[in-house]
Amino acid sequence: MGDMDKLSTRKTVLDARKRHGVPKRQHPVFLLMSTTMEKDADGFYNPVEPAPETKDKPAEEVAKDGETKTSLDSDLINSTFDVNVTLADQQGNPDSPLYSAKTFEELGLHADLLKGIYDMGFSKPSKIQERALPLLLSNPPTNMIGQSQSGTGKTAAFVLTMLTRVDFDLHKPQALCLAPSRELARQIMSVVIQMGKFTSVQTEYAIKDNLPRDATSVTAQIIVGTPGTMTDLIRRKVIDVTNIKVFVLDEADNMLDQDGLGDQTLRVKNMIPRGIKMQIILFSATFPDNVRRFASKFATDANKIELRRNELSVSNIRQFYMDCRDEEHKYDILVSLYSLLTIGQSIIFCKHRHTADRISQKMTAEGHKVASLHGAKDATERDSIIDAFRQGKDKVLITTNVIARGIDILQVNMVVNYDIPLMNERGKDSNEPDVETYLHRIGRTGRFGRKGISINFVHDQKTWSYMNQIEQVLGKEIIRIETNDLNEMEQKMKKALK
Ligand SMILES: Nc1ncnc2c1ncn2[C@@H]1O[C@H](COP(=O)(O)OP(=O)(O)OP(=O)(O)O)[C@@H](O)[C@H]1O
Repeated sequence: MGDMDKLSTRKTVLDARKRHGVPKRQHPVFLLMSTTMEKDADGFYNPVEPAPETKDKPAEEVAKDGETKTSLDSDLINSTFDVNVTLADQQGNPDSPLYSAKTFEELGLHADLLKGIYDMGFSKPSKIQERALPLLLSNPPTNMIGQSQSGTGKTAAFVLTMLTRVDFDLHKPQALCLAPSRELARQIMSVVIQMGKFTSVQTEYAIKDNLPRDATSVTAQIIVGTPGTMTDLIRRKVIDVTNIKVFVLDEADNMLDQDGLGDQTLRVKNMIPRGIKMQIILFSATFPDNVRRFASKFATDANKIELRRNELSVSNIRQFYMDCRDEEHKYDILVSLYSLLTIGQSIIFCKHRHTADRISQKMTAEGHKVASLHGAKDATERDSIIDAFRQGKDKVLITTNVIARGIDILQVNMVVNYDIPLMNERGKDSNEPDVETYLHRIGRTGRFGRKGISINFVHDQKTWSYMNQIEQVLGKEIIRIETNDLNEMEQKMKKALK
């Protein structure tokens, strides 16, 4: 497709979007749980009697993110380019998802947890924290399905709930938290440890190769892990689940996806005795409609905090695309971007593990310093790669969807979609772009209001149309950057990061 054709297709799409607008999401319907339960085909326990009452609570909605800009100096960046990392102070802007009218004190948290929060440098809750925490901490405990944009502080909301609910004098597992990758489980654990620093909480991992093989029983109160290993440890009675009070799914839409981790997650839930009253907490930046239905069955009678479709992406992430000639040209462009990729830190997302390895080997051979991470590497190697990247020892990480979700590294100011994510890569029977994965990928930058940029590589009509579909769904313009004008490219990017 020629450039002019593309431009006109693009204009038509933009005009169409403007004409039709973006549909609003319907308010959810809530069912009260009955006491007599029966297992259904999906593996859920449902009321045998018709639900006694249907209530229609309006969904809480998190307002659109704002545009307030505050630049702070940062020593994270050591660059030949004149670009600052801009740390957000959007917490004063009522339109921002980081804004809150309340203080942490008003949210009813224990003094030891307040100390932990302030020790982490948080001064005010974000919007999701302000809204979710009073609901999460109220008694009797109520389930929660919570949605808020990437990088807006969902982790603190569920970690504080786990730390509030567990009894530190009881040396038994009381809170289970599941995440889709070992990298994310390790990150969540570091938040539990930091926030619980002034408590006597004990923690344990349920991730591959982390427990001694002969471990008999875990005495820690909070267990964080991935569903396969969690299932294994519960089955082997290493983890006793008879005292569980809180069950958290981070990246819940992914954890409940029936073409993905859904079965394993459900298995964990069904291993917890039914008589036990536990609070189920589901958080994610995305909840596609088909998963939402499943989520409401998984976490019955939940309080819900939802976003509208046009609120899903944060505007501090500027989205670009580059029109490459073919696959080989994509590689050349990536290499030509290297100096920009290392202004801060960057994550390059590819479709296949072998592409990630191939690019990283080729770039390394050409004298660039890059690392690659994917699920085929063993546990120890994965840990050391992500740790080195977190510490800033590596500045460019080439990877797959394995770290598309949740990973929080503040210095990442650029994300490249070397390949646009597609639904069929997630086991779906569909040749459509995967908008959820796209949102999570670009959300690895622009954390908590910082500036970030994402660049999509398109190289043929198909990839071009995938990108257009994503643009339409999200209602945010993806801006073209010339591939043959390095100067313009630099200017545009530097401007976006300022
Ligand atoms: N109240 C706060 N004040 C300052 N920083 C905060 C606050 N809450 C969270 N943060 C920081 O914001 C960053 C993003 O938070 P977090 O990782 O919980 O986002 P998230 O909403 O879970 O994102 P994702 O959807 O990508 O998983 C973290 O570095 C975290 O320490």
